[in-house]
Amino acid sequence: MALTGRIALVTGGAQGIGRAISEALLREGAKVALVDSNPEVARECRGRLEEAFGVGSSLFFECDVTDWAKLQEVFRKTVKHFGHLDIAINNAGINNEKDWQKTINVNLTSLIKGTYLALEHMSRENGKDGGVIINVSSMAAFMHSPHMPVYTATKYGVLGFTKAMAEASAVGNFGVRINVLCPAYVDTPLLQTIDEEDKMGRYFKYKEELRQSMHTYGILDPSLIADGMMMIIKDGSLNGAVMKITASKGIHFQNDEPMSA
Ligand SMILES: NC(=O)C1=CN([C@@H]2O[C@H](COP(=O)(O)OP(=O)(O)OC[C@H]3O[C@@H](n4cnc5c(N)ncnc54)[C@H](O)[C@@H]3O)[C@@H](O)[C@H]2O)C=CC1
Ligand SMILES: CCCCCC(=O)/C=C/[C@H]1C=CC(=O)[C@@H]1CCCCCCC(=O)O
Repeated sequence: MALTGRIALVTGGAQGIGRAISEALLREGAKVALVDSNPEVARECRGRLEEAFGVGSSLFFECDVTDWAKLQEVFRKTVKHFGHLDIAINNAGINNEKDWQKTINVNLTSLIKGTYLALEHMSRENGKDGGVIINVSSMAAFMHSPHMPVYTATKYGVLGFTKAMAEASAVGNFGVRINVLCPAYVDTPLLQTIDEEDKMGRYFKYKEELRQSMHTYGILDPSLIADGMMMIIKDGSLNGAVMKITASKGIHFQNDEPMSA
């Protein structure tokens, strides 16, 4: 998919991985709707992006993805403003083992809603022109951590949901490629949560073990994750792909065992 004039929506787009992919998309000539719940972060990001890529290349929506009505409105306003939607990246995510139900609501429930909203505006089922969806899971879906069990559960859920939806899209001829991306540790403010007891809850006492895990496995630059996302967006053959990004192997794919008869 060439990107000039393509329209993308990125949740959690104002910081970290979401900001990295938003900038990469803008550099390639796409237009981006950034959805984020943090007004301060979004304000700083908006200033930088408009300075670099011009006013009008991006839209900013202050929206908590758990607010279903607001998220519906954001998708609707994006399509109304730009005319269509080609790319949706369900990236917003948190790590909060204390308020673990919020973690499920943000990382999994809202991602499911974001996927369905993207299909509403992209799927041939609805007379639209197709597109690509990227859902962000984690290597925690393959190498679970005893220090963040609910975060891990949400990322397992994202992996399974996305693989199933990709197959549904193929069977239903949605015309929408649906893929999942699983990074290892990435150098973003999310990693600071290991030092916050109000986020780690009962697992706060294990923060040194987590820090050791980061040292062992390495910490990736957000730009590498954006590179992986751009590969998925540009390779029209990818549907149901599970992209892993680690320090040891870089960008690579999970090779699924063939389904047993
Ligand atoms: N940083 C890491 O080591 C890894 C992160 N991931 C995943 O990548 C995704 C992005 O994470 P990072 O960029 O690292 O985090 P981050 O915390 O740096 O950025 C996340 C952005 O999402 C926004 N956000 C959070 N909750 C939101 C909500 N309810 N509604 C709207 N926006 C919301 C935040 O305001 C922030 O701008 C998450 O799904 C995370 O689980 C996956 C593997 C590793
Ligand atoms: C601290 C909160 C942010 C968590 C970000 C995240 O998704 C972390 C995932 C890690 C949790 C347990 C793990 O083991 C995950 C990292 C695994 C890295 C695996 C790298 C393997 C390799 O390099 O071959």
